[in-house]
Amino acid sequence: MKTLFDKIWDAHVVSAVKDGPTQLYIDRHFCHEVTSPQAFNGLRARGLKVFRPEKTTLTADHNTPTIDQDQPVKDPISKNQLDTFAKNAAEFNLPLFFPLGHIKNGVVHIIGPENGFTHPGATIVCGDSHTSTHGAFGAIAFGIGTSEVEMVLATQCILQSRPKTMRITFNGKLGKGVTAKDLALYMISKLTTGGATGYFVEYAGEAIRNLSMEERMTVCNLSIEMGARGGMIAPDQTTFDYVKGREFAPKGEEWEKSLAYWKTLKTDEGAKFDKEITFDAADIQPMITYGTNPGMGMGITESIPTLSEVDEAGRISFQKSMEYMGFQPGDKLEGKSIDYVFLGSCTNGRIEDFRAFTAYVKGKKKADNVVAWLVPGSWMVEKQIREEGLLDILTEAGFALRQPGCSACLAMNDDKVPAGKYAVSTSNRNFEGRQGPGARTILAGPLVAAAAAITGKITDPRA
Ligand SMILES: CC(C)[C@H](C(=O)O)[C@@H](O)C(=O)O
Ligand code: SF4
Repeated sequence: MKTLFDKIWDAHVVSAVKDGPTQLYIDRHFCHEVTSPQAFNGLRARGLKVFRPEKTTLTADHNTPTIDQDQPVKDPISKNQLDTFAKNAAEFNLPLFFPLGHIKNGVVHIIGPENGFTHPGATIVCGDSHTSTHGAFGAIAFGIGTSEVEMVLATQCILQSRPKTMRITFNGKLGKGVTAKDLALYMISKLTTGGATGYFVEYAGEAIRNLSMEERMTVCNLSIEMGARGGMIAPDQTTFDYVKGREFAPKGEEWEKSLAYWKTLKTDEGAKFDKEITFDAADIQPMITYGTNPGMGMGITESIPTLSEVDEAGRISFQKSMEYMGFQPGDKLEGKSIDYVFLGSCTNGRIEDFRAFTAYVKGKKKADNVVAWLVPGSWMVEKQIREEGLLDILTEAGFALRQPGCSACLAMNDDKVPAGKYAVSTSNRNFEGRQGPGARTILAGPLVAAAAAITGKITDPRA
């Protein structure tokens, strides 16, 4: 009896040392401009080639501007980063390179699945913590460091020690107006940011099975924010329907063979996990964060904990985060004015997020006091937004669309929230300074973001 994780892991072991790390074969390697330069330098220094060039997909996303992408990049650091990336892709003959402006360009964890690079049963790595996103397809997907990027480029393998396994089951159904992001923020608020450290998580249960692929990606994306090595969901018809026909998905006979194998990828009845946790989906309401880590979340109608409700050991950092956010313990945040709204990132920058946001703002008007950055996760998402007529509805409601990239998720470009300003953000991290020095981030799902953009305040989208 094996778990889903065990089945995929065991199928990729090249060699194993007793009590040591395992040499694991990697099916797909994703690469972006921030964590790859030193890896390529390492290869150059040792005179090594890339072992399997067609197994690495490269896209520029972190340092990219979200306006005027057809113009030369103005910021010299970003320009250097992007030029180096292009030089490396050319020098090492990497055919799957999607630079700025390319139709396949976008945030790495968005372009992978939408182009069919991400498959069930695969091992997937990238020098990026949110690689966990790809686990939504029933893959073992995790972030790696730059020296490991070099290892994968040179050998298509990686040395890894086997993580412990955890299953998190969500019974029942999500309420109306409650999104996958709310489910994930709820889970992290219960488990805390360290609650899954050392584990690889499988998500299960009725509420998970009912999620679309985009929603499953949102949940797996956030696994890392509770410390997990990765998160995964067993593939099913929803998964197969999503993958089928995508450009880099298996085709013809290869598809039939893959499908037959993918259908075996589920945890066997009675297989043991190192830890099991169960939640009831009906307990979840739209979520917001109030502090400076993703675990500091609460239902939108709830109040920030009072000092006495916080563990003594955590009080100093709790107070520090209250000062940074400009909140008081015990505050209710519903109705509080905000300044910025960011819809985007590898957490919520997919087409369904834009559909949800647009459906909410349709026929309404953006609040005058809000600056709204709507940043599609990729050019394919951007194209779809236009084709489906969403852009017309957004424009009518007073919104504009920017060009794809990580953008204000980590503000490595010009999309920085000014110090002291409040941003309701669909991204994944609310750390101090994450969206710009002094910026105050309130994490939420696309519906809460839409409601805030319309009222200029923290607003329950169900109201
Ligand atoms: C730049 C990169 C290393 C980083 C990560 O690994 O997560 C970034 O994507 C982030 O979200 O903070
Ligand atoms: S969108 Fe944000 S979380 Fe995702 S890869 Fe880019 S910076 Fe990291």
